[in-house]
Amino acid sequence: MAREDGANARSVIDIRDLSLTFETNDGPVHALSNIDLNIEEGDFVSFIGPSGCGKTTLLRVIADLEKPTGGHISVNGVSPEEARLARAYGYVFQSAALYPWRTIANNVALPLEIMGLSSEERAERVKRNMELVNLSGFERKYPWQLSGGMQQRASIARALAVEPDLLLMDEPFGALDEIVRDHLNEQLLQLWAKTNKTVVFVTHSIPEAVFLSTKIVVLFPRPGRIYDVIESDLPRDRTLDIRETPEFLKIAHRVRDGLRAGHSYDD
Ligand SMILES: Nc1ncnc2c1ncn2[C@@H]1O[C@H](COP(=O)(O)OP(=O)(O)OP(=O)(O)O)[C@@H](O)[C@H]1O
Repeated sequence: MAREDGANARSVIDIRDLSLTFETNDGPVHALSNIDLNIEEGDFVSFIGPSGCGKTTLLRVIADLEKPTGGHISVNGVSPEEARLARAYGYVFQSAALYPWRTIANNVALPLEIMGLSSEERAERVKRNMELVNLSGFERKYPWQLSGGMQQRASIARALAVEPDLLLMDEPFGALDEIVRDHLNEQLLQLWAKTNKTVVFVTHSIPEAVFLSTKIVVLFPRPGRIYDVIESDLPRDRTLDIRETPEFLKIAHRVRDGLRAGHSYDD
């Protein structure tokens, strides 16, 4: 696809007719069916949809944490397994999952130790990525000494420390209160603008999806499939005020319509 600057964006994730069926004791669960999706370099893509529509499963397929049972997927032009082995992505979970006996700096450094980087390089990357998430000065604290929002920023720094071009985030702010979430959303957008990463983000929140994304993928359950893909025409450079504009509300309305269509009130 052509970009505003005339350059051709590189496809980072290419998914065609992908399906995934879990075999369970109660019979097959069709978690994903007929998924077609292209994510380009620098995109910020959100997956939104009712519980059980396959958002997490799709993210886990991209990360090679689940294998599809049909169709095709490539990440950076190679299989998800090759991309994982090349450390192509950082993964952020809903809970910060920091080790309580390690300081924040040592939590951020953990993947770098596993990669076998020298202590100088580890220290340099920890410093740089803690700065990026505005946590400088908290290097020697332990996770329990930080607020939930700060812990989540530390887990983002840990994901960024391996220097991936792709960030996969599974409801990273879902457990936080709304004011903290708003603040982290703004910080995440600034970080995205600064680093030009490609981000794939799972959320249940319509305002969060619309505020953050260049592309919003609305999913439907049973079987999990794509109902709508919304290309956002909001400017990339946004502040929270944009949520009051008619353009924002129009996109939010379209997302809500999609969610209503896929919702079962028996759940
Ligand atoms: N390992 C598994 N074995 C069997 N079924 C699974 C497994 N993982 C997920 N599922 C099922 O696949 C479907 C999609 O699950 P998934 O967690 O991807 O949905 P989701 O949209 O992320 O839901 P939520 O918003 O509640 O996190 C659900 O029906 C779920 O029960």
